[in-house]
Amino acid sequence: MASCGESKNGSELRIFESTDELATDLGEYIAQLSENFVKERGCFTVALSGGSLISMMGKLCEAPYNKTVDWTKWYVFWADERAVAKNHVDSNYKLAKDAFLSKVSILNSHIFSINDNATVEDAAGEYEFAIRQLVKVRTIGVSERNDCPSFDLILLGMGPDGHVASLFPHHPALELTEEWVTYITDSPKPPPERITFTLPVINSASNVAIVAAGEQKAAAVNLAIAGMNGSTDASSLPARMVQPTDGKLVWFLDSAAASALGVGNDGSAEAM
Ligand SMILES: O=C1O[C@H](COP(=O)(O)O)[C@@H](O)[C@H](O)[C@H]1O
Repeated sequence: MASCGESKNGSELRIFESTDELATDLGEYIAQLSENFVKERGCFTVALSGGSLISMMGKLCEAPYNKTVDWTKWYVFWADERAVAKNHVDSNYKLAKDAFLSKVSILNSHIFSINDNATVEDAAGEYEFAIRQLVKVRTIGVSERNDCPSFDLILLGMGPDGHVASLFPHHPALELTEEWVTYITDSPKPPPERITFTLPVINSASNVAIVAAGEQKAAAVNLAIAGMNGSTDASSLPARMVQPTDGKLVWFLDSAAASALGVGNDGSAEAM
């Protein structure tokens, strides 16, 4: 790891020389959380995103994790999905299925993909209903503060505009406080129709990881971690609004994505 430390707002920063090193540490981080939660709660609830994150989870399909992780205890969800068929190249489900889920032995009945055969409004409602049933029986934990689901781990990517899941800059969906899942029909990044966790759900997770690689993410990473240059409009950068209430946030960055963060004499990022 090139450097590791803590940001001013308490999140952990892990910065790597290469995406391969990042992927190795991300695999170990996820496997460790899985082991801890399976011991503690008997299962592990994890929400995936789409995009470049999925290819960086590839180490989990290799030794030792393919054998040591208790995949039968995993329950898999999506932090966001695009409203396309499950076999469409833009589907976050397809991405995860092809690169990850088809290579490990997670039970089909534990994979909570989002209905691709309904309107986005109905699919969002159905998905939230399914999550509510699992919260009732405590397969998914619950936040003591607000009754929101508390996923063991939510894995997020971040776009160059600072969007996370399908929560885009200045979008009204960022303001929702009651809904767990919502839909949008005007995504600035295609496809326009999407289903997404809301911020209260993301911020109620026990662990959130934001994974960002590449120089095109550097400016947004810096604004999210180091500050907004005096601007108080957090909605201009949704990643900055990811602040788990009782959980832990870890940023996984390659050196290109971290390149706009100042680096101190001791090699640590100045934002830490
Ligand atoms: O559209 C989306 O983009 C983000 C970021 O993707 P990346 O390829 O730039 O890493 C992703 O996290 C989200 O799930 C997806 O729907």
